[in-house]
Amino acid sequence: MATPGNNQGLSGNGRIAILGAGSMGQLWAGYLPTGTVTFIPRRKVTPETGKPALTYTFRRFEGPEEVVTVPYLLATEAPPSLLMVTTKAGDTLGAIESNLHDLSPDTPIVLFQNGLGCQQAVAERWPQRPILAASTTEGANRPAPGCTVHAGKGETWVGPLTKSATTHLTQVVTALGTSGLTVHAEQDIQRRLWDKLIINAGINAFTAILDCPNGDILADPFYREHIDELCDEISKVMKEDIGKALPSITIRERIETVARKTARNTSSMRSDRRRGRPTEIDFINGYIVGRGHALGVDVPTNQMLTNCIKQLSP
Ligand SMILES: NC(=O)C1=CN([C@@H]2O[C@H](COP(=O)(O)OP(=O)(O)OC[C@H]3O[C@@H](n4cnc5c(N)ncnc54)[C@H](OP(=O)(O)O)[C@@H]3O)[C@@H](O)[C@H]2O)C=CC1
Ligand SMILES: CC(C)(CO)C(=O)C(=O)O
Repeated sequence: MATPGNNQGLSGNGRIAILGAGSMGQLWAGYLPTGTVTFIPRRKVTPETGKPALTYTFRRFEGPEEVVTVPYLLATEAPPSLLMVTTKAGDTLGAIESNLHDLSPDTPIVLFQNGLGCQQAVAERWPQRPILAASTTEGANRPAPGCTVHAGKGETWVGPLTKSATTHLTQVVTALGTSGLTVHAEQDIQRRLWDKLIINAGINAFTAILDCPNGDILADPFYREHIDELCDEISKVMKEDIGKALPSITIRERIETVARKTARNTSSMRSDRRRGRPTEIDFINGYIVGRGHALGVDVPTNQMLTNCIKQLSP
């Protein structure tokens, strides 16, 4: 059971607001100390209108299942000291835009999206604000309405995207660490996001196209036909994009290690496709296509996977 407390490291009231009350948002809210966290609802909530809190059953990675109640941030309340953004990549810019007027200009904003592209868009849109990105290997899902499961134990790295974010890094890591989850400061967050992008670029689209769990792609002829070219494209774009590259053989090894470790998992893209929800393809293989075109690298395999997913999903 989370203990009541305050995030002393943060300025102001020490409260953390989470924008995006989905799997990731509910995972963090379930672990952060009671009384320090609120959800930002899609529509404004006042004491007179709307539901004051979100209640769900939370299954921790270890330990008992518990019922968690997280209040919504009321329109009448003081703004939070830290904003965690756990929307899908495609919703992120719009979601922040709608909520920024209430936020002090020096409140740190931490982006939790997979893939790349949306983090840069947010940092470019608000370059003066302290914007940070998180790359996490924690896994959460919602197998039934009102039930959130911490399905995979991982680690989280947080690093600055804008100049002013640098001075907030330690306090943000400390505040997120009050959850009991493992959180590290990462100066080179771009590289860390690329490392995760590689995994998602090599697994997600294949699982969504083949409609199979992660491990099943490895023996599939479609995967085996395209994986080497895909890794070669990723290696070249990575080199041009951040000046550091992994050999394509290492990229393939990393992809296959994660596919084996998460063999029975349904990837987020397969899950989005099955539920008829927009996928994050534009921020995964689609991001590599965009950077490839901008940097003069041929990316036909990433383009083919992106096109396939766009044909299959809305
Ligand atoms: N789940 C996981 O294990 C992991 C997720 N991630 C990344 O984290 C991000 C979130 O993933 P996940 O939690 O699974 O996704 P979910 O779809 O479960 O959650 C996203 C939430 O954001 C809400 N939302 C969207 N737009 C707004 C808005 N304008 N205002 C308020 N809320 C809004 C959605 O509401 P509604 O449902 O009403 O649309 C939904 O509750 C993704 O980028 C994902 O790649 C990274 C690592 C692991
Ligand atoms: C690592 C992987 C592929 C695990 O399922 C993932 O991050 C996702 O599904 O988006």
